[in-house]
Amino acid sequence: MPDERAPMWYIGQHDSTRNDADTNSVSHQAHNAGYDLLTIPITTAHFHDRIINLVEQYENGTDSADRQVLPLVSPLMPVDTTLDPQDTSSALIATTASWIDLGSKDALVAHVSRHVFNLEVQYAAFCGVSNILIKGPIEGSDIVQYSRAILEALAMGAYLQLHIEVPMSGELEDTGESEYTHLAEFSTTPVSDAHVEEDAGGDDEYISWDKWDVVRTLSNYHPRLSVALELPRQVPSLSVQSRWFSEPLRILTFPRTSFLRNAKGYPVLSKAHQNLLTRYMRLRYAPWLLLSNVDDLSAATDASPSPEPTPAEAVSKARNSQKAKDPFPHLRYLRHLQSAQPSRPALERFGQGYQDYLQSPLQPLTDNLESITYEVFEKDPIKYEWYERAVALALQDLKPVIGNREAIIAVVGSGRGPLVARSLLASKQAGVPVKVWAVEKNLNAHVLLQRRAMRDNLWRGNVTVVKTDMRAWNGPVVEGAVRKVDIMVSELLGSFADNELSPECLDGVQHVLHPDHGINIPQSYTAHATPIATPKIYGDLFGRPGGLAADKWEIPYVVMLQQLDFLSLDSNISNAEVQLPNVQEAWAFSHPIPNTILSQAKARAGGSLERGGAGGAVGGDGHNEHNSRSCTMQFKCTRRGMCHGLAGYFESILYASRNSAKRVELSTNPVTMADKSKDMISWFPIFFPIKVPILVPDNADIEVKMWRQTDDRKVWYEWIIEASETTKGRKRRLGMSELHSSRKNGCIM
Ligand SMILES: C[S@@+](CC[C@H](N)C(=O)[O-])C[C@H]1O[C@@H](n2cnc3c(N)ncnc32)[C@H](O)[C@@H]1O
Repeated sequence: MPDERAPMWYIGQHDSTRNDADTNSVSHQAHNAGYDLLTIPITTAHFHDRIINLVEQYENGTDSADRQVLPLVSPLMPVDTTLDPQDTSSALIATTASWIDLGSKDALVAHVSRHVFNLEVQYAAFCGVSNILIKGPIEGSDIVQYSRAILEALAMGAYLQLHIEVPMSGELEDTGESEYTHLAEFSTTPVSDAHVEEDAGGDDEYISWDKWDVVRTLSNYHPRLSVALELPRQVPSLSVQSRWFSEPLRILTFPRTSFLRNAKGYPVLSKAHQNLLTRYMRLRYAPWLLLSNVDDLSAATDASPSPEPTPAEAVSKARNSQKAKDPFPHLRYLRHLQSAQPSRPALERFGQGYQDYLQSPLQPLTDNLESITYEVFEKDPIKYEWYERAVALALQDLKPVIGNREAIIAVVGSGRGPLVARSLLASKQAGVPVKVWAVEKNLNAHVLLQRRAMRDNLWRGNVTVVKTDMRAWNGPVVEGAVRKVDIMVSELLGSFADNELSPECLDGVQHVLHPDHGINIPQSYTAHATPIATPKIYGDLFGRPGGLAADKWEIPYVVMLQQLDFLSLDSNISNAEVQLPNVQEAWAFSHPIPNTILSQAKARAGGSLERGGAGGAVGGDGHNEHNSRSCTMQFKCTRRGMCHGLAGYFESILYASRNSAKRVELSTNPVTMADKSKDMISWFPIFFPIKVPILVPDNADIEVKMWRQTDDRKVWYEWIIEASETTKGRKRRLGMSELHSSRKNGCIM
């Protein structure tokens, strides 16, 4: 398990009155104060005044007949900007004018705003600035017009990263416009008409997200577009926090109002703010923190104090001594929180760097895994421990059945042997002697198994290594006779339970299991799914070659899901502090399977007329058709959101005792994992994407249909998602994905 490194927090300073400051000297002050980042306006107050004059003159001096010709905004002059290519560094975030309205429904305001904005973005790009902070759409603005302007700005520089500043809910606290006349004041389009549509939800906490959703969707989930989220004084509900967590957060801004005062008068954040910060700062790319309009930077100037203060200066100094001790209490407080962060959960530490990174699922049946891959599995602090417990429990249950003889255990698919070792330890724990057969088809792992059987004291004389595909194994030979296995241990599970073909492999080796009392560990496993919003992963897939026509949409990916929002929540948990998703079971497998099923499968193999000759439903002779599955799952979504696909998990009963209530289980399902196998790290979830996201409104239903298909040569999945709403008993379909299929990328049997 990698050691946890101290979290890196980049903290910046934003001052909306910093109009004409010299970039070099404020950068110096910010650095001295201990900030990592600093905002700088692209244009000056002079530029603002020039534009306002232009609009005023146009308004006053233009007849309505001449209004077809809009005023021209002339290029920037040296007095219009303090930005210089020589002063730009990666620590600078340039801010665009806060007094424009890119989505104004008034032709004049929209025209001038767009010109101002374009001049600013182009000049910043020219200077080599890479981060630009842009105020989100103001109240009453046309979001589509606004989004168009953003889309165009993204094309103005190949390295520009645009951060749209939006409130978590409600309106922005720091509009930054108090110093300036806002262009919206010149609008002749009544705001009441203009904003009916966007504000229809009243105090709906999702209105701000709705606007961002349009901006992000119209810019095609652009990788250089992200959110600068302003934290409010009152942290909104957990659902809203989760929604923003799933979006491309790059900056968190803290206006003065987001802080409280503690008993000593120092600024602090509420517990809810602190929890939110801890959660957000664990993102793979932790957002930058921007302290907005707090703590005056000028206090950081290293001006030497006058040698002998006048009496007045001395009084004033004493009064300010508290403040003088710490001119940057907000910054210090955030640094304190940084150093006091709790350590991350085991899975997060283990998966550090892999969050939301799409991987193709392993195919251990067709491919031979490398030693390093086994080594990674073997780091799991829970899985092997649980297997040992399960084997010990099964041995205890078998004691009365097998009497004094040694129990026969087969570890099928034994890899480098960790489950062999755990079976031997379980034997000691249960006080039941065992002989173990280690069956492995990977010729390279076989070398290590043999070596260990010779050298390891625990193994020597107790373990027989067999190199074969388990489906071709005749069973253990003891004193020249083939015997049946009492306990068959395997770990052939994938992120979606059966996706590494455990059912097919275990069917193929069931003939060696004792027909009366033989135990499989695991005894059963189930696949689970839930619909999710994951703009980050969707954007990643969208940006890959092939557009919407490519096979990339037809693959279930193994991924350590992090930046997601569950669209359907478990309604049984009504705790404002905890939210669990509504994860449903898709299907189940259990072992051993009834012999009648195996006999019929055997009879169908070959497809002769007398053996059921019509073949399988989707190809082949149908001998694996008993391992097909299908399901329909219903999900209630109280809060609207964009569905990008399904998150998949698994649960497994390794062993449930016949003689007691004891059972040993594994789970990656977020609802049950903490109870069943907390801190297990071997499996990341699986993600089933959909090509075109579906907007799911409030109180809508999502129906998911899934299939596990097989043509006897391979196994693949199909999935379809449909959103609907029911009013007055009538169901109305709102959107449906394509039928997605991984047939081309199926798992070879
Ligand atoms: C997920 S790994 C588990 C390895 C080991 N038991 C552990 O828990 O670390 C699955 C192992 O099963 C082996 N395997 C998969 N299908 C097999 C088959 N049909 N016959 C024999 N071995 C198989 C793979 O080569 C691989 O070593």
